[in-house]
Amino acid sequence: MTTPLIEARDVRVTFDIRRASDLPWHTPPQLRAVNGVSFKLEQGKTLGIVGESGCGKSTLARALIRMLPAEGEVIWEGKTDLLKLSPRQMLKYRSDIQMIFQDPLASLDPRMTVGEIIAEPLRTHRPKMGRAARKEKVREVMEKVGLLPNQINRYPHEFSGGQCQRIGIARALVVEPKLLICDEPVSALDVSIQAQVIALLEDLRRDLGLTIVFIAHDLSVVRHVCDEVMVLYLGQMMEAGATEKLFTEPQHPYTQALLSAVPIPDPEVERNKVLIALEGDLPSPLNPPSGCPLRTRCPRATDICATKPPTAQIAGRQVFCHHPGPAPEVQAVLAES
Ligand SMILES: Nc1ncnc2c1ncn2[C@@H]1O[C@H](COP(=O)(O)OP(=O)(O)OP(=O)(O)O)[C@@H](O)[C@H]1O
Repeated sequence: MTTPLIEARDVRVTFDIRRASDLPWHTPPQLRAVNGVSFKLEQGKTLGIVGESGCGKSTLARALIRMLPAEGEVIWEGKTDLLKLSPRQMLKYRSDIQMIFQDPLASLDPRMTVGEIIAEPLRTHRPKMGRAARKEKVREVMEKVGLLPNQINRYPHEFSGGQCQRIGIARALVVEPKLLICDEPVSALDVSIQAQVIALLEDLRRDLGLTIVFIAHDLSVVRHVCDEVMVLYLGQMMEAGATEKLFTEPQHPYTQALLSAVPIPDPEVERNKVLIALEGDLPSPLNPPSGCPLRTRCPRATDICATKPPTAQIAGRQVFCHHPGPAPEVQAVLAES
């Protein structure tokens, strides 16, 4: 088996929730935003991370690149645990892992020109690179992402949302990373522009052999783009596996509920589809349910779900459920879509 480019082992991120009214000696309540997530990702593959808002997708992504303190292990190229490195040692790996964000305009410094923005990572990670070489590299990467070289001296506000995301992608690619983490890269864009940016990411993956972690709300985009998918709920993994298998034969009730809510382009199929509804609201992550986090909303919950965290595995798939199994009504619809 090939060594994964990145492997997360039991990654946990906890936030102390301090209120202004708390006295200094009070222990603040803790919010477990990511609670024991593990995965392996091979070079050249794309992993999708999906789940409702607040399930910990962005926090997990930020933990992988040490933008947030985390526990557990993040093993890079089978050798180095990124979570154990000092900030100085981590600098060496920073250019290997780059990130692009949801709101392209907000993530670009409005006072800098496009050329300066894209060149900035080179100043940090390739300090010995000369001015001319830097400019050449910036032009090259602009061309790769579909920006015109004569736009190099313009400012972010002069660009559309889609073009700003291209600038963000160029800034990430200029240091030739091995892993690109895309945090909802197209959610803020118009649908027609979304397709262009997705197509660009796919071209780049193919041409540059990039490995991608792709965080998204939109399950149709994930199905289209990702080789593997991981479904999170309240900071925990519910189900993970190869995309097509997971989409057509979901085994976890939470995955089935998420997939049953995806609109289907064929109006006839959409009208007749069965929606699997989860009961009640999302519990507070400050006080998650015991045992399985889904059990308060799950149609299959039994006594064991309240006492024991599920660890079940089904051939080739991770399904964290005490009662995994197909939902024929969802599968029938997915097979038709
Ligand atoms: N800096 C922080 N301090 C305290 N709590 C935080 C912080 N950042 C995130 N959280 C909490 O951690 C949990 C996970 O948040 P996160 O942003 O990772 O979710 P998400 O799945 O990416 O959501 P979205 O899809 O809305 O971006 C949420 O309950 C959120 O309120």
